[in-house]
Amino acid sequence: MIETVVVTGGGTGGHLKVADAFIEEFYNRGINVIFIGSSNGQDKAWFEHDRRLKKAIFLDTKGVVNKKGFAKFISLFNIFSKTLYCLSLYSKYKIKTVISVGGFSAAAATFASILKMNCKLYIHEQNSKMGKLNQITSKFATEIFSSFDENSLVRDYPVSNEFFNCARVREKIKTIAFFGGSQGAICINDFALKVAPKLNEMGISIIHQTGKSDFERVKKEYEKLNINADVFDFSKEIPSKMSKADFAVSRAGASTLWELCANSLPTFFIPYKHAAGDHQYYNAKFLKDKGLCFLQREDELSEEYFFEVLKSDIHKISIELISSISPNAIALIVNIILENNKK
Ligand SMILES: CC(=O)N[C@H]1[C@@H](OP(=O)(O)OP(=O)(O)OC[C@H]2O[C@@H](n3ccc(=O)[nH]c3=O)[C@H](O)[C@@H]2O)O[C@H](CO)[C@@H](O)[C@@H]1O
Repeated sequence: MIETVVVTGGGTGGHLKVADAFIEEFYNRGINVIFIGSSNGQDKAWFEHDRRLKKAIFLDTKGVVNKKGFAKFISLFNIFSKTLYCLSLYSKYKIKTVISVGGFSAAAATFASILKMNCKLYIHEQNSKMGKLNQITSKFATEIFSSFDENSLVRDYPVSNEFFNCARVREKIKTIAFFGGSQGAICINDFALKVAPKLNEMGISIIHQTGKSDFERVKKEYEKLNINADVFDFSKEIPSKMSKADFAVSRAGASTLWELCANSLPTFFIPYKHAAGDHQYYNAKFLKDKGLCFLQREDELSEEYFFEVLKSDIHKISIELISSISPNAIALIVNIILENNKK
């Protein structure tokens, strides 16, 4: 029987959402969880005061991928020393199971799981292209779970039940929601403001998540346009915002993408072009190849194409999205982990 497991990773909402799903599932099964993240990024905001956790540890770690020369050396040395710290923690709490959801926050805790005897590493890779850390550490993993990988034992993405519970089949576009991912997207904000007057003329209402940094500007622009849109920077009520919409325009971060599928909400994706390995484009392309979404790159973005898309058969796509994802992925993944650990 597992006593305490470690869940590690974070940096952005996409990773943290999956970490949260693991924490919830282990907590509900009476298994203790230690979360190891970074003091840089959004990890603290999500889990610092989380009462489901036995312990939440935030290490002062930063990404190494875009660093050069001495800065890279310092970052690597820092990860090395934090790895030693994690090793001592694993001995203290007799850790035999580490689950990594990726991102730079996961580096030290993941390396420690590889170095420790009798410790199993499990990876949840959210994206269609593997992140740098997972490329290195996946060779040592007992199991890798990914919705984009046909070899994964569980193909469904861990989406909260709320998105399934408020799903509905869309018929006609009366409301459009714009989603920029956990941090918002200026490109999507600007595009929304460009198309808003015509949507308004067409009698289509607007829901718009802007991200913190661009909220004031976008809100003022809607006021200038005299459009009464539901504008917010970040909300805990994304399921209800999605369920009110009949169509979405969104970045293609993995969590958001599968939440939109779970909600049966037809979407026009505009991927973040600087995502590692262009993974957001390939996340959306995975659905596009099945005829389940619309996709245009940021640099090719055209209002003309967007308004053409709005004339499509969204009813058909919405129905087909129902079978694109099933609930309970996290329970299945945790079952596999627990079964494995009996061996
Ligand atoms: C810029 C960047 O590198 N983004 C990456 C990041 O995306 P990002 O952090 O944007 O993550 P996702 O789009 O995958 O998920 C965002 C999560 O935040 C939630 N949410 C969002 C807005 C809001 O107001 N309230 C709210 O709760 C969403 O419902 C979702 O669960 O991690 C994803 C998963 O690894 C990657 O696919 C993305 O490429």
